[in-house]
Amino acid sequence: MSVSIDIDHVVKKYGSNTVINGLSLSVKPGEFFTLLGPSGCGKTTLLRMIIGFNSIEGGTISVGGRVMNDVSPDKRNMGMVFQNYAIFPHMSVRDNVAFGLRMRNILEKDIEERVDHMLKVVKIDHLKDRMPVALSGGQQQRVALARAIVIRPEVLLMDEPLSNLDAKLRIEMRSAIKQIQKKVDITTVYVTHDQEEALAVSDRIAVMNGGIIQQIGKPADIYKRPANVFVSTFIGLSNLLDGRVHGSGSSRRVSFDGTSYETVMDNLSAEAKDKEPVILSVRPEEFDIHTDGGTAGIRGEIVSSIFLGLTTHYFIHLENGKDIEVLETREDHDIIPDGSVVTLTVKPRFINVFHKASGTSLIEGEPS
Ligand SMILES: Nc1ncnc2c1ncn2[C@@H]1O[C@H](COP(=O)(O)OP(=O)(O)OP(=O)(O)O)[C@@H](O)[C@H]1O
Repeated sequence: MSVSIDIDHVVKKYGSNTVINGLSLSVKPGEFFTLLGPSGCGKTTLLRMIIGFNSIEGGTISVGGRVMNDVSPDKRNMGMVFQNYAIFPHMSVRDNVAFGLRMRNILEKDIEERVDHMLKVVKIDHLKDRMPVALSGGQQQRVALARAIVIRPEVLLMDEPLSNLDAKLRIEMRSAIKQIQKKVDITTVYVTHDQEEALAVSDRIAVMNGGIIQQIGKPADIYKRPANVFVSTFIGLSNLLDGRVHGSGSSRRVSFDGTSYETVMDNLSAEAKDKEPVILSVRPEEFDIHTDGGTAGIRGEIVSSIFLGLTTHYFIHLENGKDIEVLETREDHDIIPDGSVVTLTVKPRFINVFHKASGTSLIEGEPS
């Protein structure tokens, strides 16, 4: 039975410096939950509060309904995987994985069974007699993962576990980690500053900045409907353009400043008032490029392009003086030459609209 984690208005102070001030979130049983944010935003601090390496200056952290604030780390029944593997260099793979079980005085026969099973789960059973020095980074991280899970913790915590691996191995290991987590069904909190990694592994993501949660949601929902300008630019690429709301009620439109292009939006919140200045955010892959000269849209000139195989990445200078990036997939793979004058359109559902002053989203409803 997996458990939930409930973080309720927690406060973390280092001396007089408050780095987390009243943060709340809940992780569902069995969920793969990621804390994502730039360096220094408080991800590691929060993770260390969950496992008990950091004190808590306010609020509560509960696991399976039990308040953990004053429970020592060794009594919390949590496993942790660190960035630097932290496996014992003088012990074989098998002994590293068995370590936590021996500490718990489990029968040697049962230890052997559980270690063998766990090494199969993380797919390194053929390496059980090797010493860590003879393992690759990815293999060492599998040992660390096996060692964390073999004790059957209620909660698995991972702090940037892939950052010491090269790019190819990182991609391979992130799908391995996700598969293993689903197989063992342990509530997991994962810390990363890599947005692509977070999108790839998580059931849900909490995007943090400055100790504050900016948005919690499923990867696709956060990508499609960022809650504010910070999330929009931190996750994936976004073109931000100034714009304005026109009209009222159900017939509201947004226009792009310095262009004659406007589009009807049926999902604006009540706060999007007539003539309200806004920030419009459009993903590079959501613009459509037209070369026929007759389509109404935002005019621009292709400055340069990079052919990426599946897509072509265009740098476009718009009529309003802004520069944007557009990713386009053409069936015929014809690249539009530099210097071409094009018009751009975007389907209303792909436009995100943010309040100019606060940066918060003015879109209502679920992402489609
Ligand atoms: N032991 C400490 N004493 C004092 N301040 C600390 C301590 N640990 C972290 N901080 C501060 O708390 C803030 C959050 O740090 P934290 O390490 O949690 O961020 P992070 O999001 O995990 O960043 P990174 O990805 O760089 O590890 C930072 O401003 C950091 O300088």
